Amino acid sequence: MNKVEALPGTDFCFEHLEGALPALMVRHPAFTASLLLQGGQLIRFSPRGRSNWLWLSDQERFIAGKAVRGGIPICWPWFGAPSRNPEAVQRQVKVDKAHGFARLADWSLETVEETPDRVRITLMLDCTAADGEAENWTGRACVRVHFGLSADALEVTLETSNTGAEHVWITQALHSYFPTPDVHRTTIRGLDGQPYVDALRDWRTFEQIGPVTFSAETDRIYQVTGPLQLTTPDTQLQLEPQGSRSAVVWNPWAEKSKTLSHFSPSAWERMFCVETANVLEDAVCLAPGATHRMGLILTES
Ligand SMILES: O=P(O)(O)OC[C@H]1O[C@H](O)[C@H](O)[C@@H](O)[C@@H]1O
Repeated sequence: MNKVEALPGTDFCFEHLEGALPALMVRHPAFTASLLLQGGQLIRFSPRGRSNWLWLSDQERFIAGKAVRGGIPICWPWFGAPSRNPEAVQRQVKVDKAHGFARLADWSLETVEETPDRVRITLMLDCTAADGEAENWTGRACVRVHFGLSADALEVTLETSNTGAEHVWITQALHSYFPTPDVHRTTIRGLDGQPYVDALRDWRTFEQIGPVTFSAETDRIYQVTGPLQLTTPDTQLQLEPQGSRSAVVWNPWAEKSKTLSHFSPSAWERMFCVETANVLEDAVCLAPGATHRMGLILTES
């Protein structure tokens, strides 16, 4: 499919980015968006007159089979190192790779729906037969990602259906990268008083006091109960999680940056991640036939 039917004023087309990855480009009167079929990864959402709400590495070359640094990578059906997952999740994982296999898989475009104000796009990855994934994972599931794009909101929902005969356990994240002109002057509000596990301090639990700020490498899993306000020197976004009680806050800072793929040595100063997740005790158990939805709504505030 090279062309999707569109209302007047809107254009959907497939383009091959630099390293040959196919992307669905959406040019709507109210916004533009770019969505990679590899990983079901949204890499650009710009309401009209605004820059990209998502950070994307200027070192990215869009190579098939390589994780793309920026936008919203989908970590599924496990998050992080398998060994850091609950036992029930670990039992299904057969490889020692971080963040699952969905971010490198080729998702298929299932539907595109358009109204004058809104575009809704659904991509699907079917691991029911699991032929391709049997070497990675023992689960049987179908996962869809729904994107709702409009002039003033970005909605992303990750929907997992257990299509097998056994229970399926997953951890997952919408690993959102955000831009900032200066990470030192960037704050996350909405986590005051919340417990967090610090992956850089022996995975011990601490309590957040006040807004989250960045002054060193940061890799924390917060318990979340409501919306978060992401404030940079030039934007304020509200991130409302749905079906998620955990959020990962990450910035690699200078040293770790040197070990990252597709990441310039100073990029850590201009990005931060707030990942809408189900991890640790917030892992999801799906009985046969059950469906779980986790998502986010991003608006300017
Ligand atoms: O380099 P990646 O595999 O994309 O992972 C990037 C980061 O993802 C999450 O934020 C994890 O909590 C970090 O520990 C990890 O470094």
